[in-house]
Order: sequence, then C-alpha cells, then structure tokens
Amino acid sequence: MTADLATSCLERSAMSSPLAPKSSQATELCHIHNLQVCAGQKKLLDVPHLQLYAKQLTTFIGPNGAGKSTLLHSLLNCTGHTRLKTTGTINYVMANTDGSPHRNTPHSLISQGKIAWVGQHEQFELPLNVLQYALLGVSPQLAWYQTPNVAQTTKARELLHQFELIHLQDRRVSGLSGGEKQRLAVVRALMQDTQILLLDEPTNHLDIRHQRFLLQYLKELVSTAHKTLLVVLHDLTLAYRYSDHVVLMDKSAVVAHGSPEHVMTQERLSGVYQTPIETYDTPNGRLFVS
Ligand SMILES: Nc1ncnc2c1ncn2[C@@H]1O[C@H](COP(=O)(O)OP(=O)(O)OP(=O)(O)O)[C@@H](O)[C@H]1O
Repeated sequence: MTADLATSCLERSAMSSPLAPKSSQATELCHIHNLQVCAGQKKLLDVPHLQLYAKQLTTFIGPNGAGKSTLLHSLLNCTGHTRLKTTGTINYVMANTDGSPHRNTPHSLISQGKIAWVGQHEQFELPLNVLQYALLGVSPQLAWYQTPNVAQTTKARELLHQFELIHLQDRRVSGLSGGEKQRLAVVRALMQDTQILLLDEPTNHLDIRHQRFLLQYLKELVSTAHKTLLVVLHDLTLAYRYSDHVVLMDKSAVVAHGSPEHVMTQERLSGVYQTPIETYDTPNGRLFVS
C-alpha cells in the first residue's frame, strides 16, 4: 500500500469509526507499535498499538500513575532517565513539501523544531525576567551571537498580553505565582511556533477562568492554525468539551481511545477511576462529577 493510499484509507475510516476523532479532517500523526517502557522489572508503559491524529486536540486522561506522562515523554523520545528502558517504534507521518506524507522519528522532529513541550516541572529558578523567559522559545532559531529580533519580541509581548502576563514582563520568573508560571511556560512553548505541541497538565495551578481560556486558545490553534495538540488533562469536563480524540489510560496501558462520546462513558470512567462518576448534561456541555 502506498503512503498516499494509506492516508486516504485512514481518512475514510476516520469518518466511520468510533475510535477516530470527531473531525472528518483527521489525518495520521503517528503510529505507535509495541511500545514498552520499563524501570528494571517494572513495566511503566505497554502500548501494543496506538494511532494518533494530526490537526486535532488529543487529550490523555486517566488516574495518577496510569502512564500518561511516560507516554508523552516517549512521544518526545526523551524518557529523561537512564534507568528507563524503551522498546518499540513511534513513526510520525509528516507532509513533504509536495504534500505527500513521509515518516519521521521523534528525535528528528525535535531537531527540526517541529515539537514544543511543556512538562509538569518546568525550570523557573533562572536569572531571567518574564519577557526573556518567553523569548527562550525562539532561542533554537538563533545563532549563538544573535538576540531576538523586533518581530519576535513583539510576538512575545502579544502572547504575554493574551495570557495576562504583560504587566509582569520585567519581573523575575522565580517570583511568579504557580498559575503565572504555568501560563508563561505555555507562552514559551507557543513562541517556538511548532506544528506539534505536547502539554503535560497545562491547567495545573490555573484558576477556572484561565483553564477555560487556555483550552479555548488551544482549540482555536487547532481550528485556525491547524496545529496538533497532545495534552494530558485531569479535568474530565474540560477533556470532554474540548477534545477531538481522547486516550484513556490505566495501569500502564491504553484502556480506550476515540471520540469523547465513545471513550468517556460513565461506566468505563467509574471503573478506571475506581469511584462512582456521574454525568450531567447542561447547556454548556457535559459535566463529570465524582
Ligand atoms: N524514573 C522512574 N522510575 C521508576 N518508576 C517511574 C519512573 N518514572 C515514572 N515511574 C512510575 O511510572 C508510573 C507512571 O508514571 P507517569 O508519570 O507516567 O503517570 P501519570 O499517568 O502521568 O500520573 P500523574 O497523573 O500522577 O501525573 C508511575 O507508577 C510512576 O511512579
């Protein structure tokens, strides 16, 4: 089967399968095969097969310790710990300049500047102010002797304004509040202007209004700039409302994946989280309450 034919088959199946995301525009981002991550004898992740989609907002949900961050790190190809052994393959499908798909490894995508990342534990003990930290996002594009140009600085200020941080632009990053640091980490990643963004619990420390703003912002990045978002979330209501594709994880494995309606059933979630979960349909979407 040629790559072109494979993609068109995927698009057809995306329209009919409950495993596929909501949008009929879904195309393949990557294929995971036999991915296993181990720490000694302990298996942290075991994913025999999983397909992820481009130009979609995919969320990874599941209880603490399920393996969500480990999977995201694997997608970055940096488990970040020499004791962890990773086996299996992750093949990204990215378009060539003529639009036809070609395959890539996570490592080559990072070096090409196609993936940006916000982790759970970003480093803020740095002698930088807020604007300088935001501009770290463009540092991979600069030679050692260059400083950010006017356009890059203007863009950083615009993003700081949108994320309500502009009044703090001269403030040392180490002194920011938890929510301000979290928003700044997202701004730094957005400054990288990559096709793919991986965000591990980006709503951590955010109040309810900023959580909603962030998810709305990410959703618009997908719909208007056709970015690919892979996001770990704990808030089931937000995951249901904003995701195109949901990957539910438990005990180092993928339990279910597909559209939110398909994956996030009351019965399945109650079983995985080991607590009764009620759902309520409101004019503003479905609420999940434990
Ligand atoms: N370096 C490591 N060595 C040993 N065990 C590890 C290591 N890193 C992670 N783990 C274990 O792997 C499991 C999965 O961790 P992971 O961080 O992927 O979970 P998670 O789903 O992201 O959890 P949370 O929602 O709490 O952030 C956990 O049991 C964790 O303790």
